Amino acid sequence: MDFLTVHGIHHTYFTKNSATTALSDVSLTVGEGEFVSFLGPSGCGKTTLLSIIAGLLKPAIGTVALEDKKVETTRQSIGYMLQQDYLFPWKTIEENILLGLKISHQLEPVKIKYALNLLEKMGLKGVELQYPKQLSGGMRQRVALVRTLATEPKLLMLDEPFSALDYQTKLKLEDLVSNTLKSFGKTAILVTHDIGEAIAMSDRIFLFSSSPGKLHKVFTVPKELREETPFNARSHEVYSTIFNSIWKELDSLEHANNC
Ligand SMILES: Nc1ncnc2c1ncn2[C@@H]1O[C@H](COP(=O)(O)OP(=O)(O)OP(=O)(O)O)[C@@H](O)[C@H]1O
Repeated sequence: MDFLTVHGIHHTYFTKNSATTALSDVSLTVGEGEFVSFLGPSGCGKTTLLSIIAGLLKPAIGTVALEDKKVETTRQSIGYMLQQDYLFPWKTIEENILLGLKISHQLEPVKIKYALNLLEKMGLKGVELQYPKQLSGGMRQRVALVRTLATEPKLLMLDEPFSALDYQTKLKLEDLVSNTLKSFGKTAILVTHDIGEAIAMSDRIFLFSSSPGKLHKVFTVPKELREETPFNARSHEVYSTIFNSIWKELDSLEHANNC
């Protein structure tokens, strides 16, 4: 059984004067514990597909199932990490990380302990009573990840979570997020524009073409790279081979769009 099944998705946005087909006949599956990336030119429908998988947007045609159940019934099993951390500035770090549990009426001692342990695992012990403005951008993103993981979601959606960070922080956070998700055996989907990031973090990469958004090609990241941390994967000898293959494919897609 596949963990996530996306079947025959077609979606068109209608505005007053126009209709834009964002996705056409997209089908894919993701296995339990797998880390996949959605990569492709701007406007190829990555965010639309993420919203559909999350059950936030109903597709015109097609179905999404998580563990064989339609996503409308499984929304609570999905966690998000976004480009912005969306921490509440007037709440302490502890209040922020416990917010998801509070909203879902799960504020039990064992779950609180789990969240505080996660904070420690992320190297953030001691910041519990501080406020978001007292932390750096990288620390805030780590807090956002703790808040997401605290509710123990089955599927994580990572929508360009590192794109607002400086390069060094981004590399460090890629390692931390990857190690944490692997250690918990979490299934994750990363949306990114960064080919290197997709290769370094993923088991498989779904490459989309645009106008309308279609699944163009699926790349399986070589085992040698998957066994490395994202940082070390970038300097592995096979890294440049897969990077060049994806780069060429992306370049041909952009060329086809411009002709
Ligand atoms: N709410 C909306 N109303 C109308 N058109 C939309 C809407 N949201 C997205 N679109 C259009 O649908 C297409 C796919 O958009 P989407 O944001 O899913 O792509 P994307 O691959 O995530 O883009 P980017 O990489 O730039 O974030 C684009 O042509 C976009 O202009």
